[in-house]
Amino acid sequence: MDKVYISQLHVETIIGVYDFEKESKQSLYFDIEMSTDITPAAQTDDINLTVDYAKVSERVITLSETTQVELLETLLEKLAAMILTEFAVSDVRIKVSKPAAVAQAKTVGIEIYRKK
Ligand SMILES: Nc1nc2c(c(=O)[nH]1)N=C([C@H](O)[C@@H](O)CO)CN2
Repeated sequence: MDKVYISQLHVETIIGVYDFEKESKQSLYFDIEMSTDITPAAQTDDINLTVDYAKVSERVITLSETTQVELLETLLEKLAAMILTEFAVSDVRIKVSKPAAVAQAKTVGIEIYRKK
C-alpha cells in the first residue's frame, strides 16, 4: 500500500506525569505514516482524492495542544483514532519523541500502529 507521511512534526504542549510538567509546555516531535491508495490522485492531479498531509498536520497540532493528558500513550491513542476517523487511510503508525524527558538520553518516546 502507498504511504503518506509526516516527519518530525513539532508541537509544544503540556504533557507529563509529574507536577512540574503541568506548569510549562514541552516539545514533542511526531513521525506519522498512513497507508492509502494514491493512484486516484496521481491519475487526476486532484488533492481531494488523497490524504492531505497539511490537513493531518493541522489536526495533530490542534488536538495535541488542546488535549491535557499525562501519558504519551494516551495522546497517541487519541491521535490515531482521530486520523482513522477523519482521513481516508487504512492504517496509521505514529511515533512521538519527547527529547527533554530523560536528560541522559537523546530522546525517548512511544510508537503505535492502529488499523481501521
Ligand atoms: N511509557 C511512558 N513512560 C513515561 C512517560 C510516558 O508518558 N510514557 N512519562 C514520563 C514523564 O512524564 C516524563 O516524561 C518526565 O520525566 C515518565 N515515563
